[in-house]
Parts: sequence; structure tokens; C-alpha cells
Amino acid sequence: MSDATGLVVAAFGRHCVVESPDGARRICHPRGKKNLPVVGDRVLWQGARHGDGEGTVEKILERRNLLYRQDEVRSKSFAANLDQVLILVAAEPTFSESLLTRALIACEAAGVQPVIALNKSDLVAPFAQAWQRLWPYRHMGGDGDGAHHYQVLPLSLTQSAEVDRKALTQLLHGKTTLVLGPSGAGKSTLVNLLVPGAEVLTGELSQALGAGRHTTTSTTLYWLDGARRSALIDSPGFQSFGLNHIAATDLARLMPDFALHLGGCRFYNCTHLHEPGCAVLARVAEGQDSQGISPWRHRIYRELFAELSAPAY
Ligand SMILES: Nc1nc2c(ncn2[C@@H]2O[C@H](COP(=O)(O)OP(=O)(O)OP(=O)(O)O)[C@@H](O)[C@H]2O)c(=O)[nH]1
Ligand SMILES: [Zn+2]
Repeated sequence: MSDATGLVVAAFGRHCVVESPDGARRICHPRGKKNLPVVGDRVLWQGARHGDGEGTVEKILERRNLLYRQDEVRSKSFAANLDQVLILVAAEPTFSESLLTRALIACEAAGVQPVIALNKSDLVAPFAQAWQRLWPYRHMGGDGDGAHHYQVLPLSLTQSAEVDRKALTQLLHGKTTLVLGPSGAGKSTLVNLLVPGAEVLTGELSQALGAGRHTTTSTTLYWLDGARRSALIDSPGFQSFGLNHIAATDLARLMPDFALHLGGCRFYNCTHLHEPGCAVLARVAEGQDSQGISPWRHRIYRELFAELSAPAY
């Protein structure tokens, strides 16, 4: 029997669900222990000989990109072959700027475009404050054409559902988008708004996969259109976001507000922590300057630099 192609649309531990081009789905198991398939992977698979309807993933086709985090002890892949990542935070609970920055750096390192959404604009005062905290992200890398800033989308998923659905549908059109966000920001609300019946679908998948198996975490791909061109990938929340796969000396290049000034330091191997003649340090200041670097961002950089320079043990 020759191998067929398919797309991984769900992953639960070591098992995954592979969708064929005709839309049929089946549970598949990876061949080896290494190189587990992740959601978004294009794979070659084969049906089992004994005909229980399940299959085996024979090969993972070359990935365009892979977004993952690398904590001290383990690596956690989010998904592969992404066009963009939607990072959903909210006015409340207050989001961690460090986690946001880490997610953005991981996106830059993977070569995937991040978009930030700030939910709960109906909570007027906390929203205004959060929107202000996001000022550097809305302007970093300079203003004007070709500037490398991040799109920041205000949302109120429960109060202006229809308006938000339109904006999001446009943003996600024709793309494969991973949604990341801390618990409580409104990720389930967003998925259910865009994919009516998502909960039922996930329930069915978990049940099919869960029979006699331990299923805890899951990542699921949902199609947003009948033509199956726009996809939304939902993955479990996270409390930490390790970047141990990134070298400390690469951090500045992956932070657009720092990257803007990299040619200007006196020393070619400047760490932008303490050196005289550092063009990055010269731009660290309070206030609204699209060429500037907020003290918060520099503090996060300093922490990350220390974390990634520490010897592994
Ligand atoms: N005020 C307000 N509340 C919202 C909005 N969107 C979601 N919520 C509420 O925020 C809470 C968290 O929303 P969820 O969608 O469950 O968030 P989640 O990110 O999936 O959180 P977990 O399930 O913990 O991962 C719920 O009580 C929602 O009703 C919004 O636009 N405004
Ligand atoms: Zn420097």
C-alpha cells in the first residue's frame, strides 16, 4: 500500500488525527519516538493492516516553520506551517509583558508574523491602561511604511461579537493562524465565536482518541470556511514560555525596537547591557517615541539575556 498525504488537525500526546484531502479523518500513531507530528504538519500516512480504521504516520513532510518553546527540561511544539500567530491578551486579568515579549520573540525566531489582540475593551478603565502598556508594541520599529511594528487589534468578544467576528474573519482569511493567550483572556470565547460547535467537535475528537487512553492537553485545528483555506489552531494555555532554543546574543535582533539600532553600537559584539557607546542603551527612555525603547522592554531583555546566558545544568 502506498502512503497517502494528510494534514495533522489534532494532537493528543503521542496520537494525532490526520485529515485526508477529501476531508476524512483518522487517528494515527507516529512510527518512532522521536520527531512527533504536530498540528499543521503535512504527513505521509498508511492505514493499519488489521483494519481498525487507525493509521501510522510514516513521514513528516518538510516544515515551513515550527513554533515552539523550550523550557529548561522540555521542548513544547505549538504547531507547524503557520502563516501567523494571534496573541490574545485582555484588559483583565492583567497580562504579563514578559510572557508577551517571549511569545513575540519565539514568533520572530520561527519567522511567523505575530498579531496582538487586546480583548475586553468594554472594561473601560483597565482597557485604557492596557492599551497604553501596549504603546511600544503598536509603534516599535519606527512609524510609516515598512516599519516593523505589530498590529494590535482591540476586541470586546462578548460585547461586540459581530463587529469582532468580521474583523477577525478578515484577519484570518486564507491563512493558518495559531491562537496563543494566557488563561482568562477569552480564547475559548474567540474560538467559539469563529467556529460554532468547536466545543462539540473537540469533545468528539477527545472521545475518539481518549478511549482507554489518558488525554490531557490537546491542540486542535478548525477550518473557518467550507473551502478549507482558513484555519484556526487552538492550543492549551501556558504559564511559562522558555526560550532556551534562542541564543542570548540573538535576542536584540529578534526585538524590533532593539533591532532598529543594532548598527550603531561602538562595539560589534555589544550586549546592550552596559557598554559605552551603545546605541540601544542610548534610546532607552520613558515616553512615546517610536524610535525609542521602553525601560520595561529593556528590563525584560536584561532578564532574558541573563536567563539564556546561564550555563545549562
Ligand atoms: N467583560 C468581558 N468579558 C469577556 C470578554 N470576552 C470574554 N470575557 C469573559 O472572560 C472570561 C474568560 O473567557 P474565556 O473565553 O473562558 O477565556 P480563556 O482564555 O479561554 O480562559 P481559560 O478557559 O481559562 O483558558 C469569561 O468569563 C468570559 O465571559 C469581553 O470582551 N469582555
Ligand atoms: Zn549596544
